[in-house]
Amino acid sequence: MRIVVTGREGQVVSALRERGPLAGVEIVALGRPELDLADPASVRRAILAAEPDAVISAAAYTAVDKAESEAELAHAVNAEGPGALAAAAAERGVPVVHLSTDYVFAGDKAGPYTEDDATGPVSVYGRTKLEGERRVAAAQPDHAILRTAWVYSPFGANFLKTMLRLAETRDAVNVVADQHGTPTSALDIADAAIAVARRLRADPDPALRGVFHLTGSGEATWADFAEAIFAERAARTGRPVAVGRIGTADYPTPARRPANSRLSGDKLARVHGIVLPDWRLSTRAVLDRLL
Ligand SMILES: NC(=O)C1=CN([C@@H]2O[C@H](COP(=O)(O)OP(=O)(O)OC[C@H]3O[C@@H](n4cnc5c(N)ncnc54)[C@H](OP(=O)(O)O)[C@@H]3O)[C@@H](O)[C@H]2O)C=CC1
Ligand SMILES: Cc1cn([C@H]2C[C@H](O)[C@@H](COP(=O)(O)OP(=O)(O)O[C@H]3O[C@@H](C)C(=O)[C@@H](O)[C@H]3O)O2)c(=O)[nH]c1=O
Ligand SMILES: [Mg+2]
Repeated sequence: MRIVVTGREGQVVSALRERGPLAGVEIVALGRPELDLADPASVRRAILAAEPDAVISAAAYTAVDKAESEAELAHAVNAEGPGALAAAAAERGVPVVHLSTDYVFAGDKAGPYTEDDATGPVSVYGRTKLEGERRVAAAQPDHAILRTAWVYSPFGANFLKTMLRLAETRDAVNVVADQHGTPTSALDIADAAIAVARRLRADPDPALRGVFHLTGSGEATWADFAEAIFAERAARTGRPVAVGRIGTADYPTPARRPANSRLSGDKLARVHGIVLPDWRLSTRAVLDRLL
């Protein structure tokens, strides 16, 4: 099976390039300039030329704070581009697995969000990703939208790598302790996305389609995540770094972020039989590679 993935150097596309061959699938990564999500004609052209059996839509405008002042570009890349991608997949008759985010939610719910909960993004990034979900679903019924969160990996830019960089020059870092969610390894996402793409390709059952939540098991705050990273680092280097647990109000950013980003994985477990490892285990696996 030949899976076309959007993007070249992003975390999830990089993880797919690594994990695809291990799962016996060919991964073809398509990015700029041939496939530019901000240029819908290039999207259709590139997808049809690549002759995929399935498409994984992994590329996005992911700079959450910058999106607040680049709403037009974020909308083109996160909403219009995926819509054009899904239309091209429909034209070719192949399924789309589209990655989305916890930031489609407002974050004011008490427990984990389910797929039936009302969305209510509080940032430009979240709004454009939600519109992307809608456009993918409208253009290609043969789809799975996988909402993930707090992605980290050995690849690209992410919070874990930022913490390792800060640890080189500091013995303490302040991190917000009142945003709750679950860190998710891009390598785990890649395995799950391949499994879902295979399943959609093989089985037309409508119950396999729609929106699914896909995060690591367990939960954390960003401060918990930082503490786990620094503990693993200290175990390997003997050099501790302290986390100052601060509130969101003490870390002002252009974009608002949900206070509760926890996503229930029950539907994905029930329908697709997929449960990701505990975030602490996958964090350790990524740090084993980086340190
Ligand atoms: N990062 C996170 O914490 C989270 C991410 N997600 C979602 O998961 C998916 C994967 O994210 P992740 O791998 O972390 O993203 P990254 O930020 O690591 O990578 C973004 C990718 O998008 C590509 N891209 C950006 N703009 C365009 C464009 N105009 N045309 C074509 N490609 C473009 C980049 O291309 P290039 O390789 O050329 O730079 C890159 O490959 C995204 O849909 C994201 O919204 C969901 C929750 C959390
Ligand atoms: C670097 C840093 C961040 N923070 C805070 C800011 C923020 O609330 C939180 C995480 O910061 P980041 O900028 O890494 O996270 P952010 O860019 O908001 O990450 C999000 O990216 C998009 C693409 C998603 O889809 C989300 O699921 C989520 O992963 O930690 C600190 O408190 N101290 C620090 O030193
Ligand atoms: Mg960021």
